[in-house]
Amino acid sequence: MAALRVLELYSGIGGMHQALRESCTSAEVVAAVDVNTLANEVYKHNFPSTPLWAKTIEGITLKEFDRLSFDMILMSPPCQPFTRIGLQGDVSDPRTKSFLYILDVLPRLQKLPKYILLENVKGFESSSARNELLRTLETCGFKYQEFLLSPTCLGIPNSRLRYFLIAKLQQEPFFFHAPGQILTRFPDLEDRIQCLEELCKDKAVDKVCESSSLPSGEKSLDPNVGPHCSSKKSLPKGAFLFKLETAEEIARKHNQNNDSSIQMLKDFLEEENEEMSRYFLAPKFLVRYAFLLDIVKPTCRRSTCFTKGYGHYVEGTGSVLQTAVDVQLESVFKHIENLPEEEKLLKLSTLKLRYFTPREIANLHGFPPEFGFPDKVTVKQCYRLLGNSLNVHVVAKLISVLLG
Ligand SMILES: C[S@@+](CC[C@H](N)C(=O)[O-])C[C@H]1O[C@@H](n2cnc3c(N)ncnc32)[C@H](O)[C@@H]1O
Repeated sequence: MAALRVLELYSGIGGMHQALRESCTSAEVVAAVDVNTLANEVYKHNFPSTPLWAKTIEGITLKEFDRLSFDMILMSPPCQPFTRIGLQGDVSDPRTKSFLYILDVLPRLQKLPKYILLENVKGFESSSARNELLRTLETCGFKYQEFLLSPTCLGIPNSRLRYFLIAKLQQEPFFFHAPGQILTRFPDLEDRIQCLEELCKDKAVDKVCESSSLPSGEKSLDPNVGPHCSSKKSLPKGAFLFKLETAEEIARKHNQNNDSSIQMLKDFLEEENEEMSRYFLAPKFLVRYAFLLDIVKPTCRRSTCFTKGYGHYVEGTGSVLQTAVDVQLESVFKHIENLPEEEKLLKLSTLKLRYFTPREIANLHGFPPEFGFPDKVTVKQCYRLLGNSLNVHVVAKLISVLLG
C-alpha cells in the first residue's frame, strides 16, 4: 500500500509527527504548518526532511491545499479559546479563525482526506467550534468518534486530560462507535468481539457498541478532574490536613499513588547530577509559594499536567519533585505557618524540591530519547513548547485505532 500523505497543521514541535512515527504507519508528512519560529526550529531539528511551512494556515490557498493531495490531517488547533480557565472566546476568539478556515476549506477540496485526527483541551467538547466541526464532518460524509483521554489510561503517571476526535471517510462507522457519547478510554479487543457477537445476533446496528462508552471501574478519565476526584475510600490512617489540601485531595493522591497499574515517576527521571542544581526552587520562591505546590516523590504514580507556564507560574502548571525522599511532607508542613521566615525556609529546604527537567517532561509526554531541542533553546522555552505539545503515546494509539 502507498504511504499515506499526511498534512500536519499547527505542528508545533512535532508531537503529531512523533506519534505517527510511533504508530508504525506507512506515512509521509507532506507539509507541517506553524507560525511559531521557535517551535519550527525544534521541528526542523527533529524532522529535517519534512517540508515545513512557516506561515499561517489561513494564508494557505485552496489550490495549495489541493496540490498537497493529502490523505490524512493531524491537527492541534490553539486551545486558549476553549480552556476552562480562559475567557472561552470560542469561535469569536481571533485564534479560532484559522480553524474555521480549515472547516470552510474542507468541503471544497478536490479530494477529501480519508482520515482526520484532532486534539484539543477539555472544554472543546462544549464549544461552538466543535459543533461546527461535527456539522462539517457530517456534511462531507465522515464517520467520527470523540474521546476524552489522559496518559494515565496508558499507565503513565501524568494527568493531561485532552479532547480527541478521529474521523474517517467511510460508510461503516467505527466498531466502537457510540453515537452522541464521548469515550473515556481506548476501545479494545473486547469491544470488537462484543461488537461482532452483537452483529451476529442481528441486533440493531445503532445499538452495537453502546457498552464501549462508559466502562465500569475503568481508570480512564483523568484522576485529577471530574467524578474520579471524589474518592469514596476513607482517609489513610494518620493522614491529616496540611498544605491547604482538603481531605478529599489527600485521599485522591493517596489512591493514585497506590494504583500499581500506573508506572512510578522514577522510570521517567534523569539521574541526579550536579547540573540539576539549576532546577532547584529558589529559597524566596519556596517560602512564598510552598503551599501552592503539587509535590511528588520519585515513587509516586502521579503528576499534574505540565503547562506552558511551568517554571514560571506556580499554581496549576505542573508538579515539583521532592528529591529528599526520606523527609515526610507532613512533618515539614505541620504548623509551618506559625514559624518565622528563616525557620520556614530551613524546614522547606529539607525537601530538596526541584522542577522536572525538560527531558523528564518530554519522557512523560512520550517523546523518545533521540528527540531533542537545539542548543539555543532555553529551559523556559522548552517548558513552553512542551506544555503546548501533547502526549505522543496517546496520539499514537489513537492513530492506530483510526487506521485499524
Ligand atoms: C496547541 S499548539 C500545537 C502543538 C503541537 N501539536 C506540538 O506537538 O507541539 C498550537 C500551535 O499552533 C500554532 N498556530 C496558532 N495559530 C496558527 C495559525 N493561524 N497558523 C499556523 N499556526 C498556528 C502555534 O504556533 C502553536 O505552535
